[in-house]
Amino acid sequence: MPSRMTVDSNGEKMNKKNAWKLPRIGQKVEITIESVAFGGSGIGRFAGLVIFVPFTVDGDRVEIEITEVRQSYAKGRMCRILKPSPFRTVPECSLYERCGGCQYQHIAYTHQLEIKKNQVIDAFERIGKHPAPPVRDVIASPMPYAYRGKAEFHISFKSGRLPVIGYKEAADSRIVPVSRCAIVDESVNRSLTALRGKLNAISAAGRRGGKKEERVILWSDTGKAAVDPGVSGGRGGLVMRPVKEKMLRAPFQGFFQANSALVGSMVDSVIRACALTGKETVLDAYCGSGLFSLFLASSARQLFGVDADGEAVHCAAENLSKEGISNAEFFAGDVGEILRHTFLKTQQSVDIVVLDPPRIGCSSDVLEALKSLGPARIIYISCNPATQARDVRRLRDSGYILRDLQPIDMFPQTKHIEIVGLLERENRI
Ligand SMILES: C[S@@+](CC[C@H](N)C(=O)[O-])C[C@H]1O[C@@H](n2cnc3c(N)ncnc32)[C@H](O)[C@@H]1O
Repeated sequence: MPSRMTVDSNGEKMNKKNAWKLPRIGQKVEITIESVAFGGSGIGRFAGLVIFVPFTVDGDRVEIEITEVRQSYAKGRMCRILKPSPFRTVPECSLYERCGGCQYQHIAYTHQLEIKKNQVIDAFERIGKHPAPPVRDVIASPMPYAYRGKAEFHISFKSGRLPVIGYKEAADSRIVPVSRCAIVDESVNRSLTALRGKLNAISAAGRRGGKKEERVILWSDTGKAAVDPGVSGGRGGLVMRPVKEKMLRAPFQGFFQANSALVGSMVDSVIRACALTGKETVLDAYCGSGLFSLFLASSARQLFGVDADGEAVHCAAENLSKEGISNAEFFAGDVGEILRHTFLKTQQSVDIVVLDPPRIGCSSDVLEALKSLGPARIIYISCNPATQARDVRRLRDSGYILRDLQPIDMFPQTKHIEIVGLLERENRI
């Protein structure tokens, strides 16, 4: 008796008996993209298996080649678009799909925002186990291109050749030569041209010794670099960054929020979530150069800041004292250790914690210490919804309610998304 034929969600004809059969590497198949996963790849299905395909978007009908097969999913490379999604647009950059910097230039900007909102909802439902998480619409970047105030380029030196300056390729770790980047401020592109000229001149004169590969940070000149440490950006240099009519100093090699056009809105979201009345003690954990501290301290009774980067902490203290703020104290060190050895040991009470950890999120000891500290509110800022959802789940288990998630599109054209989350301690309600 012939086995029954069936049709999968994409209209693929498949033999029920063989439906479990995994596709082969190198096999070409046609699929329809249903959504875009966090990380940037489009998701389609073939024979019931989820397939991730970079540089596609929901609504695309594409021919793909299978590049990797696992038990529960496969990966593919797009060969051709059979029917384009209505959400497709023309990328601005000629290096798009080759350069590893951007993943969404082929997607209309308003749809990028919808995709990112859905990714935050998905992360909090799946990883955070939060039914119907309170996710707001994404705050758009006023500039979908030319928004980055800082970029890090790679330089490779090979004897007898001109140096190559660019970003890493999407597919491997080779450097794609970049002459102009569409997402950085134009002044960064001008600095890139100047840097290339400088390096070519050094190379023509016969560069001796030195590393084969280097990284260089270029900042936009909106804030005018106070000290330019030169091509390699030696430690000790400072950069000045304007935010909401104030000027902050930050270490040249250190962290500063990348989207110059949106950083003010991000600070406003944090101010709103803190809702300070002037009576609170605030802890700005992972404070960097004191961006949030600067705008919160004057509305708080007292503010403490903690960061592992000693140079950033030094900048934070200077940024606040320059504004005449005297109710702030900063600590250089690991957040978990300082919470345990300084705050919990001395029974220093804290009403509000602003938590802005790196992409990996908070360690268990930080979450444990927060449970003991018991602030009434935690404002958790993150550029990674997966680790944020994981940590928020633990905070909810410790008695916090997730009140609000405000995504902010600090990184248009890329897979990244920033989120300001607000949690309140349950017994306050
Ligand atoms: C995402 S940045 C946030 C900086 C700051 N809130 C801002 O908006 O400019 C994360 C910061 O965490 C700091 N950091 C990373 N790991 C740390 C740790 N274990 N303890 C303290 N600070 C840490 C980094 O130095 C960096 O300044």
